[in-house]
Amino acid sequence: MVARTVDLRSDTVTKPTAAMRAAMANAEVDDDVLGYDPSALRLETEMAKVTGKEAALFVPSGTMGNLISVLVHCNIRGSEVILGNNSHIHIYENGGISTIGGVHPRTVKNNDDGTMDIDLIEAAIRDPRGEIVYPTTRLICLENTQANCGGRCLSAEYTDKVGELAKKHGLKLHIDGARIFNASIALGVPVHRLLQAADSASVCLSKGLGAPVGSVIVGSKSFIARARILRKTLGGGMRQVGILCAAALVALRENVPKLEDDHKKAKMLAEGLNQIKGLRLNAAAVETNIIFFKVLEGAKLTAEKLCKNLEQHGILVMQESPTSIRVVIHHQISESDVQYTLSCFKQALTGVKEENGN
Ligand SMILES: Cc1ncc(COP(=O)(O)O)c(C=O)c1O
Ligand SMILES: C[C@@H](O)[C@H](N)C(=O)O
Repeated sequence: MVARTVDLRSDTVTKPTAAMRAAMANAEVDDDVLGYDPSALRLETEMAKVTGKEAALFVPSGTMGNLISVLVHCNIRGSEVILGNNSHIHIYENGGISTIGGVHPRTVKNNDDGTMDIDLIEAAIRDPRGEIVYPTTRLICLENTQANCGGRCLSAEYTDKVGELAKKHGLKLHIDGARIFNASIALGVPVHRLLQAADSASVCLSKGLGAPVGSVIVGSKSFIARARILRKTLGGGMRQVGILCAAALVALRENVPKLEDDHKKAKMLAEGLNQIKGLRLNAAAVETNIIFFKVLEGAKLTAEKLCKNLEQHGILVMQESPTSIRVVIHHQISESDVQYTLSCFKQALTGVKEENGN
């Protein structure tokens, strides 16, 4: 039995706070499928306001939020969506847009900073004159922050340029904004400005915001009306969902201000890891709460053995490849946890036990 656990697997691992549990216990609820749950309506109104969109819809997960959004925009089978080769929709959502929606993915390489080159996006747009052989491009998807590139932030200016390109070609723009609040805090730019060019966005409540469950999709009233129907089709219509929305309202109020500290702790951890022989990372590229690093050949332990060693000391991380590991900071990780984590890494890789690794 380990004396202490520091869970760095993801920002999806947070437990509801006492305030969230109290809000859940006292939530005003009604039937949300019938459109009457007051807590869901309150959350959706708040999220529409924060994101600068006409309407919002609570959904059970970010994966369902992205799936519904893509399928509303690409409501004709054989549509094509342009998205990053390292995007969550493309890698971690079971190919749902294809298997369920009949939508064809056309990937463009994600750069290290999370962007896709605008000229490569434009080159990926199908020429309508080739319709006898080509799928029809209907949507471009961005991800902000871009998780698999290390939680990198997309600027409003870049997003605007992609939005202009979409409009030029009669396409829609969806933003997977699972961590859009992290981008907003890191850039010092309001969420609504980062989403201004988007026709829709999916915003996770259950990541850095620390709510136990759920996401919200935002867009025009007509988009959300169609999304609501598709949510029901997919089995995502829930009844007294206000119990979950009440926790999310607490998360919005209490945890957005904590994101800046998450980023500072991530930077602190990254700079500490960068000093440890056998590890390599670009600490300067750590903009938010996600850190990827390499375990170098010749290190005392392989990535797999390092993860196992850390787990024996209560440090939980995510092995991303045979030679790389990801750690994610969230509001339930303290500075003391960061120092303890660094001491465990040092001991595992150098044999030196740090005294201050309390
Ligand atoms: C960038 C991104 N988008 C979407 C999702 C999907 O969210 P969920 O796990 O709630 O389905 C995740 C991870 O959870 C994510 O990291
Ligand atoms: C792995 C992925 O699905 C999840 N969104 C995470 O970042 O932990």
